[in-house]
Amino acid sequence: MPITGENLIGAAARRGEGESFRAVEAATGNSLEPAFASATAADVERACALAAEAFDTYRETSLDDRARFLEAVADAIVAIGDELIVRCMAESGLPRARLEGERGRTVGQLKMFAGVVRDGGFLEARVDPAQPERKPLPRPDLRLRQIAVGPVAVFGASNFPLAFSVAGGDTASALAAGCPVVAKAHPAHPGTSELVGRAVQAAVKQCGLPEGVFSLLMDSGISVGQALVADPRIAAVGFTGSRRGGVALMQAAASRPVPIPVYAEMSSVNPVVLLPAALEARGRDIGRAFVGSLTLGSGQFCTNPGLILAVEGAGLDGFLEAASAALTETQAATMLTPGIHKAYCAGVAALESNPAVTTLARGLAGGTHQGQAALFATTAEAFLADHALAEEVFGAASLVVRCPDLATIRAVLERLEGQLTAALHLDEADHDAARALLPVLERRVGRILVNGFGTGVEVGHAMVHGGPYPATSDGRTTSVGSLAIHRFLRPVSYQDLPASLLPAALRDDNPLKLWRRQDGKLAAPSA
Ligand SMILES: NC(=O)C1=CN([C@@H]2O[C@H](COP(=O)(O)OP(=O)(O)OC[C@H]3O[C@@H](n4cnc5c(N)ncnc54)[C@H](OP(=O)(O)O)[C@@H]3O)[C@@H](O)[C@H]2O)C=CC1
Ligand SMILES: O=C(O)CCC(=O)C(=O)O
Repeated sequence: MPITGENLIGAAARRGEGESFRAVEAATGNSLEPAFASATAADVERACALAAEAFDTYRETSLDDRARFLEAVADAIVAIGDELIVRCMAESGLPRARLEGERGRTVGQLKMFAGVVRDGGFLEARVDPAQPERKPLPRPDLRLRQIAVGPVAVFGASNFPLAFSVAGGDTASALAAGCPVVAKAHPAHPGTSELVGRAVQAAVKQCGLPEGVFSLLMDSGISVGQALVADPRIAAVGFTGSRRGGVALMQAAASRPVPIPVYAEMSSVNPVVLLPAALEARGRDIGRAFVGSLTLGSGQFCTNPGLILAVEGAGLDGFLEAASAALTETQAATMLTPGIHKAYCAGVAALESNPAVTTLARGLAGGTHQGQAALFATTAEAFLADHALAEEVFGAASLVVRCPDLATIRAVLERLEGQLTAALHLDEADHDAARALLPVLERRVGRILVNGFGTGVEVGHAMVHGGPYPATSDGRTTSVGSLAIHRFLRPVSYQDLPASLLPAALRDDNPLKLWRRQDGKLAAPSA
């Protein structure tokens, strides 16, 4: 499939008339063919108009048709073949095995949402039948279902060019909910974005859906994204990226005449707590495993373990020795963009020059665009006194905070901002200490895990990839897993509607065979 550099607006492919830009080969910094042209205000207008036009038809597609569409998107992505992987490797600098795995995750995610749609449980159908004889007042007939919120703007993330990008989790969950999507390609991987966008476009056509169900807009700057969020037809936003970008979009969305929700997944340092018995028993093993997680994907995961908390002692010394030894042998790895590499180097330099911070180890030095891993240590006292030490350094850098006792670990956790994940390393003898920390962790994070690290998010029904601000803009949701669909739904009640006007999900004969809450009790569909 040739990459043309065009915007995909409904069924059309149109060359933008905005600023021209090229993808950059991550490993070399060289420009790649072809030239892309940024979308104009008229392109944004057209994509949003088509999305609004498609909305009422698309949101009422049968559950089976919508599920088949999601499966068709998945199949079309697979059908691109190796060209997708090769282009994505060049643009992102990520290795083949990682991207093949990520493609599998993207396709699996679309298929999971197809299953969620077929199941129909997300409609949360409720029926409170009328009670005309009720005293002192009769009860009306009340029925409730969830409907799609409207067209959704999706911002592809730089660090997961497939699973969190054009047809990633935000797009899959929005389409599953019944929302058309207008995606803004990340300029770090425009070619990958176009290939995936064309696959989605082809699936829309193959399934006979209105063309406005999906559009993809290119831009090397922020004007297209700003215009999208401001467009009155856009009803919600999905974003993964920097805190600065996410907060800017939250502000843009809040200052509209009609404000809309922004579901932004932003920064997180993902504290890892090493409890004493576990450290003593296997501190060295944990140290080696930690370096594996820290340096995965050159550390460019929002779930990267950026902060280690432990009580000082022989166990922590063993952990640090093993971690430092492993880190020293770690190859530098290409980072996603020159900008991300520069930000990483600046973050590492700030830690190196902080008098309260010790550099424990550096990985092997690499080329111009490669990130060199780094491990630092500080004291709890210094950490608590300097807010900057709690900030994310995006890349393979982590800070160990030496604590005098468990109470100090708890105090440090209390001071942290909202996080995506927290990990506890524990043995049986640590259970009381862990129990004491759980209430703090529940308040601070979206996912608590034991004897592991947060990198590698499972796409499932019980996953929360979210957390209190600033990990995300709205800690009540998740951007991974089937619960993500709820970001793009809202409840509607139908009071005393004649049977012939009721949506199928709420009719007495329950033609969709849904589990429904009937007068407050969950009821199975009759056979
Ligand atoms: N926590 C996480 O998961 C991640 C964090 N990051 C952090 O983000 C930094 C930069 O990486 P990057 O991926 O470029 O993330 P950004 O947040 O800068 O960009 C993400 C997307 O949002 C757009 N955008 C950014 N700011 C605005 C704005 N004010 N208005 C409208 N659109 C906007 C960008 O457009 P454009 O690029 O065209 O300007 C891009 O499409 C990294 O160094 C890292 O610190 C990055 C990836 C994931
Ligand atoms: O760890 C993962 O699998 C996903 C991480 C993530 O969401 C991100 O880095 O943006």
